[in-house]
Amino acid sequence: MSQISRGLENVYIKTTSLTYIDGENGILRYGGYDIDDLVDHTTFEEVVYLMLYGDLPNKIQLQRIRVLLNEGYEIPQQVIDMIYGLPRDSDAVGMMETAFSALSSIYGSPWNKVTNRETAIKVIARASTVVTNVLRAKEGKKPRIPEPSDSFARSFLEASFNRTPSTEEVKAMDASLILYADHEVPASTTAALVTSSTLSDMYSCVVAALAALKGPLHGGAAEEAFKQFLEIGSPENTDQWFQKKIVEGKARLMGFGHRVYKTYDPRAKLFKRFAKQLSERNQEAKKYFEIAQKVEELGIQMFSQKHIFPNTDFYSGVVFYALGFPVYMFTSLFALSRTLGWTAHVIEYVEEQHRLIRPRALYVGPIRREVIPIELRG
Ligand SMILES: CC(=O)SCCNC(=O)CCNC(=O)[C@H](O)C(C)(C)COP(=O)(O)OP(=O)(O)OC[C@H]1O[C@@H](n2cnc3c(N)ncnc32)[C@H](O)[C@@H]1OP(=O)(O)O
Ligand SMILES: O=C([O-])CC(=O)C(=O)O
Repeated sequence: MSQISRGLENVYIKTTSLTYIDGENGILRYGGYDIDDLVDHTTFEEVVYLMLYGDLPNKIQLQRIRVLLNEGYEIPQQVIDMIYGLPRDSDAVGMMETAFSALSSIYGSPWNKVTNRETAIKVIARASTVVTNVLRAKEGKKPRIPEPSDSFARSFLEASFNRTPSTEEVKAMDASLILYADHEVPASTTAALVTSSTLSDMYSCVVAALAALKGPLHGGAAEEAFKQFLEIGSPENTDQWFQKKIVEGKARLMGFGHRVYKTYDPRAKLFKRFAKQLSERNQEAKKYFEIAQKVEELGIQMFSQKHIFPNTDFYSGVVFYALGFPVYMFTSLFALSRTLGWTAHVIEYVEEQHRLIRPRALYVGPIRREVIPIELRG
């Protein structure tokens, strides 16, 4: 009898030099570098280089990445028109899917070892323009293309909000871009890999990944986690909410639990640090940070014996909210950063390990039946 692994748990689909996770000890490394070290001492652009070229860049290599990102922000007017042509209350990730499908029609090209990495950098730059304009379209603002600067995070914030962000805001945005950049082969990256295995183009891989990311069990959880804090409304309501909703109602605590981490997600600690810092200057964010801390405490009391702890989506929403993003944008912000991981993994797969991904399903239906003419069926 063939073995089935429900949810493909513990099935290895590829080897990787990109990301290492130790789920028992809560360790995450990109290319051997601890996530804390990268957040404290590098920028997103350096991590782009690390993931695509295998090590941190020197100054000249970093400058080249900046130039490529800065040159990549332009997207065709037809794609901008498509984003702004959708109803304003459309789902933000759905709008991204539409834009990336259009980009795949325009730019989708065959894989090529010489150009794959530069294509990935363009995909990342274009993702910034797409996400900025999804936000702006939904907010009823005019289109805007991120402007070249020495920081991808700053260009993105400036274009999104039409204002100069503070150094602290740029640092928090940059950190969140690094924290969400990759996580080995979660559902979205697996969807991208399946797509790449047919030798479909890189933009189509992003469309597949976006479709898988937006569900509430994966990238959609940051929005769902924050909606819990909104529903609680005030720190003193937390105990009652938790008792009614989670203990008695047996609802899943969103932003808790993980297929691989059986301890505290290392990214959640870092997001918590930025959430605390940013919320010190923002009363509303401070309220939600306090609520989140209380929910975390109760969640750990209730679930830690089952090895269920806060995941990366638990505090990221407080950071995004404090930066000024509406809740409906949280998954798109995750997607912006994860475009790096998706493209890096599909390149690794297509260049080094390519084979069509085609699993089997074990048939358990009736063995063989004769077709009865319709007039004789009961
Ligand atoms: C960026 C990311 O994608 S991180 C994940 C974001 N998702 C969320 O935060 C949504 C909430 N979390 C979850 O639903 C889960 O923890 C998942 C889907 C992320 C991973 O879970 P899986 O490995 O598939 O575990 P599974 O869903 O089989 O649950 C195992 C047990 O833990 C329980 N459990 C898992 N997560 C939670 C949770 N957040 N709240 C309450 N119970 C939970 C399940 O009810 C189940 O209990 P049982 O054995 O008594 O039936
Ligand atoms: O690894 C996973 O299954 C989900 C996750 O944390 C991520 O994609 O960042």
